[in-house]
Amino acid sequence: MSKFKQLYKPLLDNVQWETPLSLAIEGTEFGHWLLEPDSLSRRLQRHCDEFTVSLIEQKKIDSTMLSADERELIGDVNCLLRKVVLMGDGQPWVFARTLIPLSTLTGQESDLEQLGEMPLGFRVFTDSSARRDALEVANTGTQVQPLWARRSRLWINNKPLLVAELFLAQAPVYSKERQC
Ligand SMILES: C=C(O[C@@H]1C=C(C(=O)O)C=C[C@H]1O)C(=O)O
Repeated sequence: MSKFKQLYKPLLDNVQWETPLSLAIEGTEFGHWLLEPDSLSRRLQRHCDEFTVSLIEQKKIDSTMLSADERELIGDVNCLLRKVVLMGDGQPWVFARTLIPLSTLTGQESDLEQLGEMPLGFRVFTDSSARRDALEVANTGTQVQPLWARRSRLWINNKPLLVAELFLAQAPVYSKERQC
C-alpha cells in the first residue's frame, strides 16, 4: 500500500481548496458525489459487491504539523492522522486522509482510534449527532482528465474531524452512467 502513499499523498498535500460554488460542480454528472453530505463509504458500498478499506498509515502528529487552514478548521491541536484507500471490488477508489484531534478521541469517541480497516463513515454516520460542514473541492488533475478531491469537516457529538478525499481514476464518480 505504500505505493498509494507515494502516489497520492503529494496530490492531497498541495491542493488549492475551493468552494463548490466557485467550481460550479452542482448539477454536473459527478457533482452529487462531491457534494454528498451523508456517508461516502455507504454510497460507494452500493456500487460494488465488496467494499473494503486498506489502512495505509495511522499515527499521532503534533499540532505544528497542521497547515494554517487545517488549524482554522479543527483548532491548534495534536491529532491522530489516518490514511486509507477505500476499495470497491479490489479496485482503489478513494485515497482518504483524516485528521482526528486527540480532544475528539475522548468519551464515546475514544474507539475511533481502534477502527483499523472498518470504514470511518460507518462509525461516524451511525451517530445521530453526525454532520458535515466546511465542504471544499478541487480538481487535482486537468480539465480534460479531472481527478477530483474534496475536504470536509465532520462533527460527532460536537467534536470535529477533518477528512480529505481524493477520488481515484477508477472510482464510480467518473462513470458516465447516471448514478444513484
Ligand atoms: C468520512 C467517511 O468515511 C470514509 C472512510 C474513511 C476511513 O475509513 O478512514 C475516510 C474517509 C471517508 O471517505 C464517509 O464515509 O463519509
